[in-house]
Amino acid sequence: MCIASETLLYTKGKNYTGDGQVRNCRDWNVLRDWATDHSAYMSHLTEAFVGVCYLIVGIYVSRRLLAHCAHVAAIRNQGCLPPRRYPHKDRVLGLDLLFDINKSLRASKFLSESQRRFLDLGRTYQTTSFGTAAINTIEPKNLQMVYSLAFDNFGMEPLRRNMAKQLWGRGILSTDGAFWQHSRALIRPTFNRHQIANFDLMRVHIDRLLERIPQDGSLVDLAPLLKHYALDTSTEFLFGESVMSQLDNRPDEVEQFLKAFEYVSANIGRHRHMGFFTFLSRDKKWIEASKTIQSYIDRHVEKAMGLRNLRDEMKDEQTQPQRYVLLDEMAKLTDDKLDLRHQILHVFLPGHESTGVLLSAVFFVLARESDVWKQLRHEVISTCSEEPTYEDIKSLRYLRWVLNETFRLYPLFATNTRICLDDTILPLGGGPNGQSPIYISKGTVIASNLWAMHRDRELWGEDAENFKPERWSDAKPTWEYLPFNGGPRICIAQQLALSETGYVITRFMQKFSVIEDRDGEPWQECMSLSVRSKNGVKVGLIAA
Ligand code: HEM
Repeated sequence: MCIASETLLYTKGKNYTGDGQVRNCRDWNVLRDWATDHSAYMSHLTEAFVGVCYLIVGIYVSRRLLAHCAHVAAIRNQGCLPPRRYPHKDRVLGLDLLFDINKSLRASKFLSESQRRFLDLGRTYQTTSFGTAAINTIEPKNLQMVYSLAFDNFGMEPLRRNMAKQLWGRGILSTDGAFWQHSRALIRPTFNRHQIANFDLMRVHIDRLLERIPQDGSLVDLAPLLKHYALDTSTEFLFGESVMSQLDNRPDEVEQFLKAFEYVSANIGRHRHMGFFTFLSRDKKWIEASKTIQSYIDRHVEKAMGLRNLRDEMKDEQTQPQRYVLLDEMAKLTDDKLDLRHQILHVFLPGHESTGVLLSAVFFVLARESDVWKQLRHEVISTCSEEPTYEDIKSLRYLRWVLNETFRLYPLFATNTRICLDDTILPLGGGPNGQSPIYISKGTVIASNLWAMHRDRELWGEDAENFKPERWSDAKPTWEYLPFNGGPRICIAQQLALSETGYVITRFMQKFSVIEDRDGEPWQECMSLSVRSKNGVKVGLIAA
């Protein structure tokens, strides 16, 4: 029996406990005093606890009320109207759409299905994803608001935190605010004019790539070759040591690293679509692959630290200018090895293959558009010196149009997400015609879709689905064209990527006079780290 019920029996005048045992009177007095004090103390404590609970509930309710009033006032003052809603069967969690998305991903129809939803529901519509509201929008003015005008109100850290934990920690791609600024400042010097204009580093790798391509028109899949070329150049630039993936005999450590990266790249799309719920995915292979990648990077971090210390010691004796290596430059700015590992991974992830994927898309199209190939080749041959320079590449107007048009139809990062960090208004998407502003409350996910926006007929004309470089002679798009995104988080390597791809295409044009399609199939999507052709790039090339 508990003390409280004993006390109750005693105070009722019964000098025995509930189980019938008589107690010593002195003990009872002590017990009574203690119980009286204790119950008073307990009742104060309970009152305080209840008070705190009321306070918390009060704060919560008044905050909700204030938010609601702000919402109502915004709706009244700014004319906000709700956006169209996706007709969910599961209106609470939205699992029906998530299942459909998963199915379309497996059938390589994710992009066309997502485009169809915009055609059916308009440029902005609301869905539910695991119970969270999501605004899907391809409205240029909305994207300008999210990525630029109201930049601080939209972040990505809460969405990417879980996914990042296992593999890449904190860095430029997974953080917001001060940490993101620190990360961007750390790598910005890499992408200065001098680095962008320097093709020396790529030359040996592009020579090797060109040697691997048959010159007699026999079938070759360019996709894996371009991927390995990009990997070789990016590792040289980032770590100061190329993985030499274009060579047949690679060391075991490199082989394992490449396999691990292959797995992570192939599965990152799935992890990304799970958003907050990535922790539900117990993918042991992913965890193993992450460890392999980390230990490979750590070896380079150690090397960069050692080199930095050595250079510090030999400061006065050093006369030779050093080759620029991103990791070495970063090691000058921090002593934190884990920070270095994370920061370099955050550049490696978007940088290791994107130029290869972009080049694959360009050659996929050129093999099917013989007139474009001829015109481009004419421009290259008549403009460029034998060893093309940065200035040569910059002057190629038609090349720029071809690249722009490839980015428009085959954006590498076709979808993007942000989460609303503070209640905001987006200018368009509300009401039956989608022309009213919409109120976005904190926690809402904003999902943009470049595939659908870059093919929107109202924005790009009736021939929006056709590959037509000439449209760039007078097109000056702003927020309806975002292959590198826009605003403060625009791709930091945009100019580097453009000059590198320009250089590789120019070298191809100089070496080969004809390209022929050896596939015959239309483009099919493969959603990996970036969007690419599922069937590769099967072509035949004939030497000039
Ligand atoms: C052909 C090429 C490329 C395309 C189309 C591209 C596109 C993009 C896009 C759309 C973003 C914004 C991502 C977001 O908002 O979540 C981005 C960010 C970024 N890209 Fe690129 N990229 C390319 C090449 C590269 C290369 C070669 C590197 C590195 C060597 C690189 C490094 C980065 C980094 C570090 C960011 C994060 C910027 C930030 O959040 O402040 N990219 N890129």
